[in-house]
Amino acid sequence: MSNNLDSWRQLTAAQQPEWPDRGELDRVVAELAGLPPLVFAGECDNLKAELAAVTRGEAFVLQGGDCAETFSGATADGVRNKLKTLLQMAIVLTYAAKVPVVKIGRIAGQFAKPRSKGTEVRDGIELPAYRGDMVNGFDFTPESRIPDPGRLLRAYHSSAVTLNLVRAFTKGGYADLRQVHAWNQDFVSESPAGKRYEQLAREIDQALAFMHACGADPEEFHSVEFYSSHEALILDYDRALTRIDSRTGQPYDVSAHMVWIGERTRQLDSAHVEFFSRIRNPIGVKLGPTTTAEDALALVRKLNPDNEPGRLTFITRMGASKIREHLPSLVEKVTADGAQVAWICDPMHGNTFEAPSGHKTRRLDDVLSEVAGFFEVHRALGTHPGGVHIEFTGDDVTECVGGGYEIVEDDLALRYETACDPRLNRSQSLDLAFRVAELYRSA
Ligand SMILES: O=C[C@H](O)[C@H](O)COP(=O)(O)O
Ligand SMILES: C=C(OP(=O)(O)O)C(=O)O
Repeated sequence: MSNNLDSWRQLTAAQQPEWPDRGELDRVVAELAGLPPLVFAGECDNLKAELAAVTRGEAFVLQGGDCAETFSGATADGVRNKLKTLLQMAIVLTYAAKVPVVKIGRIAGQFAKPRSKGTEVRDGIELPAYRGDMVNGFDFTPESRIPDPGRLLRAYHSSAVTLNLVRAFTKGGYADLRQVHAWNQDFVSESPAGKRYEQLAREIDQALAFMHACGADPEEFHSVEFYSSHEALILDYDRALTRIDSRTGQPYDVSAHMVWIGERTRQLDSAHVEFFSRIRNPIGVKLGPTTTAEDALALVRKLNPDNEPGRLTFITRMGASKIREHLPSLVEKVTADGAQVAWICDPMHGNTFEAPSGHKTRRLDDVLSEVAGFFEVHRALGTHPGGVHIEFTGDDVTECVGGGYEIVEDDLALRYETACDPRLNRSQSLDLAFRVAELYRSA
């Protein structure tokens, strides 16, 4: 395949900022192109191999993090809390699924957001929509909402800081299995939802005690592989961070291990699909409820012509009320075609609604119902429910309703901190992990 990494420039790229100063953008892009990679191509290949195991039904993906990372959120506490929650979820899922859990953060690069409207109106004042810290500011002022190419550089540096913390936390003892399990025991004993999971937590405890007694103490108990991912929305940024791998001569987007194409930019003839067809990272595509099997198969042919397992993951986000109706024919036809793809479920983006207070929110029950539907559909077809993709934070925010502490719509204003869509808080995320574990065990 020819590696014209700029072929996308001839095509329509939706959701791109209207940069006021093209010259400044060109200067920033040139600077980005000279900066070191954030990840190595070999690490991307390792993730691809792990995702190939997911495709074969031998592993499960846990992908999650902020809807929109912010520059101010790149702190040691913020990153640690997110990692802690994700590791807690992973241990429960590993025990229940009896397969390795591939851990991927929506982290260290998730700074750009596609929006359904170009502008936002507040009290009769209309301003350009916030498009993520990589593009413009969240403050509702005309100055802040002007796209600023300098933000692409800040996104790069913020990603580097975050990745540095991620690597230190995951390799430096913080991910110790017994420690992570002890945090889960705290959740089970202290949270209102926890009671239900006592039995599962006890079993994990016994399994760990047994392995300890046997003297098993492998390196995997003390550190974990953790990968970064984001929606590669702003093509100038991801193109500037694409490098030719010296081992293979192939291009990799070294801004993250995995990148995905969003539901709003996945058209077959789009600039995004063209750009993704040229890079060699493992990639994802979000598929909403209007996706036809023909759309999915055309994407397979364009994005994974060699049918390489691990290269392509479909992240379905149908909505709780639609998944049981729409997902079966998609999975059935893609599978019948012999396409090697991993299927994972994003139970967030099809379940957003606006509360009377004006806050965007999601019901934990809808999220759980979509995940349950995902398992039901795959079980009925004999295919592998390969993972979940969620928006969450390790903090006790009040952005989604429901859960053990029963957040109701009137509570949303108490701690609503997301810069874009509502995230599950720590307790709701753990609740979800234990529920997915129950789904596995009920198989
Ligand atoms: O995270 C996803 C999208 O960016 C988000 O759902 C768009 O939200 P909007 O409809 O408020 O623009
Ligand atoms: C925008 C997102 O999702 P989708 O493309 O599925 O709407 C997202 O995951 O941030």
